[in-house]
Parts: sequence; C-alpha cells; structure tokens
Amino acid sequence: MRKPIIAGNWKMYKTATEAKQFVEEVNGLVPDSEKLDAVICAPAIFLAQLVVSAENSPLQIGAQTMSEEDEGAFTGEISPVQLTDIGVKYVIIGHSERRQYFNETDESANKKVKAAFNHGLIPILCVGETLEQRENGETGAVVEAQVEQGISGLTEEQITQLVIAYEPIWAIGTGKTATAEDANEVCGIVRKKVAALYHDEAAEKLRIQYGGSVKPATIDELMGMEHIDGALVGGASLEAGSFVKLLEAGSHA
Ligand SMILES: O=C(CO)COP(=O)(O)O
Repeated sequence: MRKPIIAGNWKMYKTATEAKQFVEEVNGLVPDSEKLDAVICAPAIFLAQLVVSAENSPLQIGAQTMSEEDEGAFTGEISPVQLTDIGVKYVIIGHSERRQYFNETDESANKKVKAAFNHGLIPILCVGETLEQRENGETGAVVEAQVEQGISGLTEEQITQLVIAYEPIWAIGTGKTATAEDANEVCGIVRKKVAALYHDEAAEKLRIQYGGSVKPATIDELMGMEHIDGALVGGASLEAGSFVKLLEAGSHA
C-alpha cells in the first residue's frame, strides 16, 4: 500500500501573516501522518516561520524549488543544506513554471533531485506535456523522456522515496482537469517507465501525484484511480477549508 500524499503548492501567493493564519487554522485538522502525508510548499521567505507554526501538527513544510549546489556565490538562490537546516522536508523540483520562466530543464531537475536526496529532502519531481504535445499524441513519449532524465542515476532506495507529480501543463490554473481516466493512464505510463528502468517492486512503491486544477469536487475520483497516490494542488490549497477537504479525501482513499 502506498501512503497518499496531498501537497499544496502556494506559488507566489500569500503574505507571511496570511500563511501563519492558514497553518493555525488547519493545524488541528490535519489527518494522522500514518494515514496521509500532508504538505504545504510555501514561498521561501516564510518557510522557517511555517516550520515552527506547524511544529505540533502532522503538516510538513516544503519548498517550491532550490539550487542543486550546497553553497556558493549564487545570488538569490537557496540550497538544500539551508532547507534541511530549518526543518523543511519536501521540495518541488522542475515545476513547469520553473521550466517555462526560469530555464529549468530535465538535466537541471535531475541534479536537483539528487541534491535533495543527498540532504535528506524528499523531491516532488514534476513532469507533464503541453496542449500541443497532447494534441499531437506525444504525451506518453514526452512524459517518459522527462521521467527517464529526471530520475537518472538514482538508487533503488531513492526511487521508493521519490514522489513524481504528473501535471499536464494545459490543466494548470485553467480549471480544465484531465479526466481521472486520462490522468490515471499517464500516471500508469510513469510507473511502467520506472519499472522498466528499475524493477517492478521499486515502481510499485513510487508515489505518483496528479496536479492541474484539482478541487475538493474532483479529488475523490482522482484518488480512486489505481496509479494516482495523491495530488499537487495550486489554487485549491490556498484556502484552509478547501485544503482540509482535500486532506480528508486523501486520507480516505
Ligand atoms: O501547478 C499546480 C500545482 O503545482 C496546479 O495548480 P492549480 O491546482 O492551480 O491548477
């Protein structure tokens, strides 16, 4: 059995005050960590404060990106060493917005995934096709290539701890969710690819999330699918009530 994982990606939303209020509101309502992993990936500027706010709750805090370097003259960057030092547990790697606006690639994602593991962080590696690629029937090939390059060189043990988020780019922030069947089909392709690159047991333990306009109204159907083990959620994770509903659905899956 794979433990469900619901992660909110706040992107560049909320002030520190709003973030603190959110965590205080959800703190008592987060399902037990034996049932579900609940994560909020917040802007870097208030990660340290949120780790403290969530101290007595099963809620874990994640970053939205990081440098692959441990330290150095990289103005504006944040390293995995700095993240683990303040108690951050997860980090999103290779989100499509990072790829689109900040020149991230499968190669840089691979370096960051390895750096995350080297410092005890759990990476959430994002993959997903554009609308054009989907319409051209290239979804499977695109996602397989992203997975193969993104996880290149990982140990089997790391594969079993990794989280991969399948986020079709056309479904992000658009209100267009992939159907649960379509999402499951691609998550199945991801799992099969990992099985081919490693072996079945490692692929069976790998957790795969779907992301793209997930809402409380759509989460149950998605979580009912064979290959979907959770969700990476933007808009619907910003409001405490909505996030708690997603966690409840995840914990009953
Ligand atoms: O990009 C996403 C999560 O990483 C999805 O965002 P939305 O849930 O707002 O579509």
